[in-house]
Amino acid sequence: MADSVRTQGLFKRFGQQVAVGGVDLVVPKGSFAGLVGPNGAGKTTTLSMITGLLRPDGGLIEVEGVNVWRDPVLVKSRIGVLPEGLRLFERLSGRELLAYNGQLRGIPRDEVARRAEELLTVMDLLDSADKLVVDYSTGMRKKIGLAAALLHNPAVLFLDEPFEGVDPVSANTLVEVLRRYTASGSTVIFSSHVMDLVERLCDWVSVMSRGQIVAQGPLAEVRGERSLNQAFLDLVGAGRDSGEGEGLAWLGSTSA
Ligand SMILES: Nc1ncnc2c1ncn2[C@@H]1O[C@H](COP(=O)(O)OP(=O)(O)OP(=O)(O)O)[C@@H](O)[C@H]1O
Repeated sequence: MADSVRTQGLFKRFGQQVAVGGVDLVVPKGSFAGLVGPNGAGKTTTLSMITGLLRPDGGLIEVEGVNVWRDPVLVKSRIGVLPEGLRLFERLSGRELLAYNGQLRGIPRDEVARRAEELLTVMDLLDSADKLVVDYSTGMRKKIGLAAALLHNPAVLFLDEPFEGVDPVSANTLVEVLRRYTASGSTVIFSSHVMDLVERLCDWVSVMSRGQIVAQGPLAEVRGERSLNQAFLDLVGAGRDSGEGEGLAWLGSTSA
């Protein structure tokens, strides 16, 4: 199977802090891939570099066989991104936001209107389509952000914490849309802290810790006989304070 995303020796530092220290990330085409790791592991930094938002200090990135930093415009035409801390044009309605995105992508107006209507329906946003995005709830924002990222039918979709703050019903809708999308051969890569969700959805997992990939492959291989949560703890838990050791003796005490 060809790779949809491949990085080699990807490197980024912020001052003295090495955020991504030589990452070889591989995601085969058609995967529903999860990028997991503890806070500060380097997931967002990695995704930002792969999607052309942050210039790497070193290393190679290929998306669908195209070098991201040599041909960023071509790559951006083939990818969809739902970034962390999603910033949207707040003073547009959901429908206007999709129309605007469609025009930016050079899709004919009629086609944009048709796709927007279908996406709004599937995302259960039709009733709120003419409401300003500023008045959307967190879950609605994620859904309209995902609709905007899907509008141009990208080959690869990158999602940074897509389920954070999303209620179970909306999460289910997102999952159904993403499942349909990967079933047609497109690739999804998403970062998450929710191991159950990654275990349920993903067929491929990359585990990051301290700026490195510490495990990567088909879900069944990375997990082995354990739950993904246990595998995660085994892989990244070493050397971390479990919270059961020294310190915090005062916490919960009623005597002081
Ligand atoms: N703009 C920045 N300036 C300075 N340091 C940064 C910057 N962005 C990230 N870092 C540092 O790089 C490291 C990796 O951060 P990153 O946001 O990529 O981690 P993450 O795995 O996405 O974490 P989380 O799960 O908490 O979102 C952290 O130590 C962070 O403090």
